[in-house]
Amino acid sequence: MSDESRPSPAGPPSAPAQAPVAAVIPAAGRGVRLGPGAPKALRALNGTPMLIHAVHSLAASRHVSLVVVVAPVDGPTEVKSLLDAHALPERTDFVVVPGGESRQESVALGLAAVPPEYGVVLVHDAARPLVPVDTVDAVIEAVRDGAPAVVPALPLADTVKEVEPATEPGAPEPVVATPERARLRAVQTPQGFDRATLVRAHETVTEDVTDDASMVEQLGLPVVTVPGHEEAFKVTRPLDLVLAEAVLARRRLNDGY
Ligand SMILES: Nc1ccn([C@@H]2O[C@H](COP(=O)(O)OP(=O)(O)OP(=O)(O)O)[C@@H](O)[C@H]2O)c(=O)n1
Ligand SMILES: C[C@](O)(CO)[C@H](O)COP(=O)(O)O
Repeated sequence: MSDESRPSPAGPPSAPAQAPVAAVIPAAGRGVRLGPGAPKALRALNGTPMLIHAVHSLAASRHVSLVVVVAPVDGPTEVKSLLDAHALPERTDFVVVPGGESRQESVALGLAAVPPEYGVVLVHDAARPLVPVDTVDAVIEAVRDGAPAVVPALPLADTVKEVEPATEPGAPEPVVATPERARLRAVQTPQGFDRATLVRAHETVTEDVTDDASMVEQLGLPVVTVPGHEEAFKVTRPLDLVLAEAVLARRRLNDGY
């Protein structure tokens, strides 16, 4: 039996083994935690906008044939010009749509621009510009192998405390619990999904969440991890820019990237 004609089991939906892959890149955030300046995705890393690094990282996978960039609401024209100005793989199609008020809304708007033939959809933060292609491919492989939702994840270095959040910034916060660190993971992007599962998650979950996989969890469907990568970190605060430029400098030394 060919992979394509694999029977659909009674369990959660799964993408056909050779399903085409689209990537949605939400890039419509302001980057408030990074400090004043242009929208975060448009700020430069080593002279190139963060978004362009992120697009290159996803399009580096030979499996990704469509990239949908979700631009700042007033920025689609600028983003289209940026994509035109940079050499990108010819085997990949690029679409730009305007974003929304929240990450969740921006992802939903990007997902709506993915044609139905794409059975696998990746969602990748523009703010994680340096994710290695091996991580992208590991996520794709796990979805094509039948997982409805896949997240790259890393063990934590710090011990984590659950607290009663303070009402004023800087006030002491009572510690409520110390979850067992060995069972915790920090999750990254790209998160990968069987397309129908992701569409259903966005249609069903209305509460504000911080990642797409948690919406699938709310549907009661399984979410699995694959190993994440240190270089897939999220550029959130100013020090992250320093780290990102250092990673790029090391890559230039090692392989001329
Ligand atoms: N309305 C929004 C908010 C966020 N994002 C995107 O979601 C990703 C992860 O969000 P985050 O790192 O929190 O970015 P910002 O929202 O820009 O950061 P901040 O919270 O510091 O403003 C980023 O690529 C960001 O551009 C988006 O597309 N639309
Ligand atoms: C999706 C995410 O990158 C997974 O770690 C993260 O939840 C995004 O959070 P943010 O606060 O919107 O950056």
